[in-house]
Amino acid sequence: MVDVDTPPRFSRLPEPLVGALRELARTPRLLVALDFDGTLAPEVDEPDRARALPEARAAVLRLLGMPRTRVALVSGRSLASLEHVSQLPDHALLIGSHGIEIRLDDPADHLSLNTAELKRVDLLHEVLAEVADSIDQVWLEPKPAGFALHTRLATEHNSRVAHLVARSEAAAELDDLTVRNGKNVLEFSVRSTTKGEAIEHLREYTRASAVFFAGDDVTDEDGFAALGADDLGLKAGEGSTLANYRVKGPTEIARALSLLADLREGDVHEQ
Ligand SMILES: O=P(O)(O)OC[C@H]1O[C@H](O[C@H]2O[C@H](CO)[C@@H](O)[C@H](O)[C@H]2O)[C@H](O)[C@@H](O)[C@@H]1O
Repeated sequence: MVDVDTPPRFSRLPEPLVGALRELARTPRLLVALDFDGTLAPEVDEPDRARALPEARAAVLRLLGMPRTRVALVSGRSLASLEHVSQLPDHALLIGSHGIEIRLDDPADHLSLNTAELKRVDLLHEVLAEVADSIDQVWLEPKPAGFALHTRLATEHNSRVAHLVARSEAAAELDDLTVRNGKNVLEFSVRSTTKGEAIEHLREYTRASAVFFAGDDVTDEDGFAALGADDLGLKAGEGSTLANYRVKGPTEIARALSLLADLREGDVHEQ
């Protein structure tokens, strides 16, 4: 930890992270890519009610206003849900459904599933709805290319049963499904795109010289795996990770983003 003379935003963040943020802020073209739930927004029981912490939101808005700096949210949520909970201006880049849905600067870019995929989504719905309907406090969140089976409010036993049954029933009816474990959620998709591919796409699109990516969940590991030597990966919370730095949770992520905004502001105004 840094010493008492350090300004408040620098304190309580690990010193190596502060150094890495300082270095990153000097990069010519910065891409700030952020997971939403569990990273910008603390977890809540109703996904629709999740919101970024005020300090995180303020930092994101500052970064969005800076030259040579782009901000992207890279989420497992559907794009519509991500737009609803994040409420960011149009020049924020949004990636939904773990990389399947993309909203860049051209609003004409839309996800279109082919007929075979649409049929698979329908069949998947039949299978998973039956599981959700039969187990207390288990519910389905629809997405364009699949579903999230939520078990947050279910008992541990019911949650385990729901995951097992949903996995096996879905596999019996549909081959080549993408199934992802998340926090109190099991996600099924008819497409296999990952957050890693999304970050690669964003890196190319923004011509970023370095990327900051923060995430908290298992699916964010694909994003961390896509980072290189000049990038910075920041994991929120516990669990094994490929990220090179870790903080406790959304409060510290917000603090790191505020610091990055301060440092970047200084750098872009110096030039
Ligand atoms: O990639 P993310 O932005 O982290 O999205 C992952 C999933 O987030 C949402 O579910 C999670 O957050 C909910 C609200 O805090 C919580 O109730 C749930 O238990 C978590 O799994 C969202 O509903 C999913 O669609 C996202 O894939």
